[in-house]
Amino acid sequence: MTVAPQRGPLLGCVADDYTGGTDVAAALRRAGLRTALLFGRPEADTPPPECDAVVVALKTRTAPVAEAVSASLAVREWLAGHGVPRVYVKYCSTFDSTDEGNIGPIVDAVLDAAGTVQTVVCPAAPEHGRTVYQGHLFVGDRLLSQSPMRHHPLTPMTDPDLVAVLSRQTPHPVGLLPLRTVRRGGAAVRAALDELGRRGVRHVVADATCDEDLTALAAGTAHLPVVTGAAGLARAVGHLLPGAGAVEREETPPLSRGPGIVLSGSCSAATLGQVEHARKVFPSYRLAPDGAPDELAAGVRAWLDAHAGRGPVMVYSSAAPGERGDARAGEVLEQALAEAARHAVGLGVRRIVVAGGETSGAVVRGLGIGSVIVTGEADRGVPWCLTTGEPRLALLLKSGNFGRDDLFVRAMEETE
Ligand SMILES: Nc1ncnc2c1ncn2[C@@H]1O[C@H](COP(=O)(O)OP(=O)(O)O)[C@@H](O)[C@H]1O
Ligand SMILES: O=C(O)[C@@H](O)C(=O)COP(=O)(O)O
Repeated sequence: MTVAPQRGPLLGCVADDYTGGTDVAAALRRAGLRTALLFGRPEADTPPPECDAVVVALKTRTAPVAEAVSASLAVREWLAGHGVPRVYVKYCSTFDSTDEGNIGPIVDAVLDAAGTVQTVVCPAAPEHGRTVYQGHLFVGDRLLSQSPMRHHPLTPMTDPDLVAVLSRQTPHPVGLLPLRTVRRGGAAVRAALDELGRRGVRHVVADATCDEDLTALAAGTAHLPVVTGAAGLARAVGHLLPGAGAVEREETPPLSRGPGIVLSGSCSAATLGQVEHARKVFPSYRLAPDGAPDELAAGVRAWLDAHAGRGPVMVYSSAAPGERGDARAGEVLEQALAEAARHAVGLGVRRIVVAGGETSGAVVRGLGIGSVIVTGEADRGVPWCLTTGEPRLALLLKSGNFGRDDLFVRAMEETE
């Protein structure tokens, strides 16, 4: 009898937040790859799960630069140590970052560690309305700087020019690969990258306004050991990998049933609509942005004791710009939502929807979840995940700006 040789993942992805991790894992799964999603950096000697692509979600988007770099490097080293040949650095499709980083410093460190000198930078995700043209990032028909992202509580994005934004985050040259070159296909992309490389350009911001552009970019960057972008380019890269298509033939396990909760700390425009919609349907509890940590935790526990475990419930701190607390409030609210999650699970809750990347990081860490199986998407970029440890939980980690208005209500119904 011949035994098929075990093949490790061909692509390793390091995502800078937890919803970014679920988004990119969903994209790779849609490319037909068996995809594993891990939260937090794995132990050096833990081998990757058997899969075609492995995603490691970190909470580095707003961490201090040195911490973000060292966590990302540890993942790169883990991937290289286990023979994973290519790395995809996943950041937000709205390029969430500040002048200090963390996109530039993370990408620079990963390039150095991989011993390579050039990469492509493309946050385009056309299915979510994120497109890049002349190096400028658009959200729908608005420049990034005119979109609600200009009011983000942690990473307000006020400059849509990605070459300029990234140039403030790296000491290395940043250049542009214009759409007219991308439209000439993979070979032209490759030739242009080589020419930019000869001129010392390390970070190549690439235009892309549709999936075909991302396909050309994936083809023209297939020689690069490190590629960076959001889920859009990741899917195109995934489609070109050997294993693509396998997942269509795989059965995914059923989701856990049982009582559900929505935990929302995202202040993004889409989430605010979803919270408003769900508030009319579920019993809901609002966390005050100026509450003291102990009082917030005690208040939410008492409310959950009275309401959780029967029908779906929601706990939220999401608020429009004028109604929010300061940056310190964000940290406190994340912890209050993590405490709500722990308490709810103790009360028997088994289905958890979390809105917001930072918030998801706090909740997943609070619950001590290390890895999940990625299953079908409730909305584009928002897959249901099943925890691998006990108790088995169905988790839906939602990126702030993703999902239709009724997502929370539908998500609670879907697994009832
Ligand atoms: N009412 C509020 N006042 C101030 N900060 C808040 C409030 N509600 C949530 N936050 C914080 O804002 C941040 C939102 O980030 P995140 O969870 O990534 O979602 P999104 O990026 O979609 O807004 C979190 O740190 C969260 O705790
Ligand atoms: O790329 C994207 O837009 C998402 O995957 C993402 O990272 C969103 O982050 P949050 O809005 O903080 O959830």
